[in-house]
Amino acid sequence: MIVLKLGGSVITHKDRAETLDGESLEQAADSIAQTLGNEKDALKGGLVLVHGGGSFGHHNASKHGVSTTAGTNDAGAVLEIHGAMKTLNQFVLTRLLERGVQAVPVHPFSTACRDGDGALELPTSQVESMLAEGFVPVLHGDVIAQTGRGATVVSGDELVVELAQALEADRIGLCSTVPGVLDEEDAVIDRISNYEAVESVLGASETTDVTGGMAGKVNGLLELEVAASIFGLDGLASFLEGKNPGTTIE
Ligand SMILES: Nc1ncnc2c1ncn2[C@@H]1O[C@H](COP(=O)(O)OP(=O)(O)OP(=O)(O)O)[C@@H](O)[C@H]1O
Ligand SMILES: C=C(C)CCOP(=O)(O)O
Repeated sequence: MIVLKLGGSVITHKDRAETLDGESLEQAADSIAQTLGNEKDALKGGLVLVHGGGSFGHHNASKHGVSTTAGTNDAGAVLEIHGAMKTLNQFVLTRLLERGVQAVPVHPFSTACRDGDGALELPTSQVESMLAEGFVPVLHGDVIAQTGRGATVVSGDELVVELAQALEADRIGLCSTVPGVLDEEDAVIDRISNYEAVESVLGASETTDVTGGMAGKVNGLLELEVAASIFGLDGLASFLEGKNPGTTIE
């Protein structure tokens, strides 16, 4: 079973509020549909998709001062952020369904929450049932209720880690706008096994980001027992075929 994230920097123009990158989303949907069609073994046990917020989630969250740690008790703000994420999610679902992928939505706002310490609680039994019925669940970064803070942002990266652990994923991939984690010379780092070794090269995202960017990604993936790959859109087909493009976090 594969957990795959389509980064918001891939499927949106992250520097332009609520602007879809339709061409990149179509390329990603093509790669997913072709793999599901041709190499069912590669996806034995199913595929769970997560997408990021890009310029839909991050711009709206930033506008309301909401992040993974800063919350809001304003339902209007929650609805704007969650609504933008549902809009982006519908674009993703539509592109997949057009290609025969049995994609269905799972909105974290209605299923997940954080406790008073910020720990994520994400039920996965509904995702398991969807997989068993042949669906492709599509989750996404969102806002979720947090004890004592109203609602805070949950990153798609956090969802990937939680899903991979709960569902015992065989493979984990994060498709981003970069070909992998880059070193000082902008060369792709082949493998990362500890955070300190690369901390100095992990910068912020180039555009509005409220969830930690590449540093947060690498930090979260290092918690996993199964290796994860970070790669660019051109590496997506290769990853789905079973290869390890980009950077391996292990
Ligand atoms: N060492 C690094 N290697 C590669 N990218 C880096 C590095 N340091 C910082 N970055 C930035 O991280 C960005 C990718 O992280 P980001 O969280 O924006 O991706 P994403 O997951 O696609 O987006 P979203 O969070 O919207 O889903 C790159 O666009 C780059 O600007
Ligand atoms: C900003 C929001 C609402 C989603 C963040 O998810 P991410 O882009 O995967 O970090």
